[in-house]
Amino acid sequence: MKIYLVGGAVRDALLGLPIKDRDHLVVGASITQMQQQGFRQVGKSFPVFLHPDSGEEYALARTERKTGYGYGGFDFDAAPTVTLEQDLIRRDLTINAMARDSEGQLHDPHGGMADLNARILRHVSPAFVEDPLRVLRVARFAARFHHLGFTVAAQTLRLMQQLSDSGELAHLSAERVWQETERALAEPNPEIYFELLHQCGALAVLFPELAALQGVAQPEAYHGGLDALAHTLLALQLAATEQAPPSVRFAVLLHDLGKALTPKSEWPRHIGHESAGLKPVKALCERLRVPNEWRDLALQVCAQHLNVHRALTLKPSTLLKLFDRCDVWRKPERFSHTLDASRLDAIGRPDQQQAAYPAQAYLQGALAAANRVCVKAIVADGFKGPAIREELSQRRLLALAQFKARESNS
Ligand SMILES: Nc1ccn([C@@H]2O[C@H](COP(=O)(O)OP(=O)(O)OP(=O)(O)O)[C@@H](O)[C@H]2O)c(=O)n1
Repeated sequence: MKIYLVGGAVRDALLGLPIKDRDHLVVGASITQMQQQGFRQVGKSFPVFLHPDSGEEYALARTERKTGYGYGGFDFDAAPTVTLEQDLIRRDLTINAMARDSEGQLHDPHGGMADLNARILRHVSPAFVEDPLRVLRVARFAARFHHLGFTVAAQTLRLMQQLSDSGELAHLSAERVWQETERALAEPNPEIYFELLHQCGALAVLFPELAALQGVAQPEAYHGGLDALAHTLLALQLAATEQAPPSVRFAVLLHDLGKALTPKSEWPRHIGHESAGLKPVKALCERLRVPNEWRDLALQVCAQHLNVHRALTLKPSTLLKLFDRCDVWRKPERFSHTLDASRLDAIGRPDQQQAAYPAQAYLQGALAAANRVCVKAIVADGFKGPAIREELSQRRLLALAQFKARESNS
């Protein structure tokens, strides 16, 4: 038996990047031989083992044949006669289809090194189209490696288009789509993931709510001529540049979905798009089984981003209403994320990227003032039962009025 290091570990080492997982390929061994050597089998659909000491993954070399729809519809042959070349040719991208043997020799039958040097994401073979998940994987790798200069080969993009047109994407499970999307959101250029999905037609299939933002006009004065999709993706890019948490990036991505529902006759204005957006945000999150915490932040940003923008003009009672609706008392971190996402919306336009956003500090100050109201003091003053809550609101309101007066005088 011969063992090779394969996939991401080989690619990342060649790119000078830190290595996360080390995947190994075993050629010329049977399942029984692996078990006899103490490897523990974990793969359900094909033979993958864990090393008894290191816990690293060892997969038997295999060929694949498509037998049905989607990601799972495959037949595998993992016989000891399957060669290294046969295994590498079934892989997605040439830069992922290199192997290194135990003597340190690189095995690169598909030009992975040349593509790595030329910064090209290229499919290995026409069998690329047998796995629709690869549309998302390529877009995710493009989002990860964009800053290193990588682009997708024209022919690979055509295969991604072909897969999107074929209807195969509909067979991907929600978990798979979300898993790739969540990872893409954490990459340095998540906007590239969505741009590529849009270019190949996958956005309209998997994220129709987002694709519908394309061509939706917005007021020139606020958005510098960008349509709603371009504005959203610019704001997403800025979110990644300032290393906002992925949940904030996701909320930024969905904040304007309501704009796709404005009747064209009202363009470029989008009155009420915050409340109109709640339905598509919910639909998208439900369909992809987005974690509740992420969904709730996205809903809050969608509903409140305009209120946050105009914070300085809000009456103390409206400020209190905003805080109550956002449940800032119990969820301060979520509100702080809502402020970040709203600021990213405000600066996500060509000429505003360095602009100040006073609403954020103002709302943080207002919240700190309201938070100084102490429940213990209310109880000590003799309030009981529901009267405590009532008095709490009154005192918070007073604190906000005083805060607002101080701010207008300064
Ligand atoms: N749909 C897929 C999934 C995986 N692979 C192959 O399996 C390897 C390991 O997959 P995975 O661990 O998902 O990706 P990595 O390349 O290791 O990248 P990451 O850093 O994202 O883990 C990939 O390099 C690729 O050769 C593939 O061809 N097609």
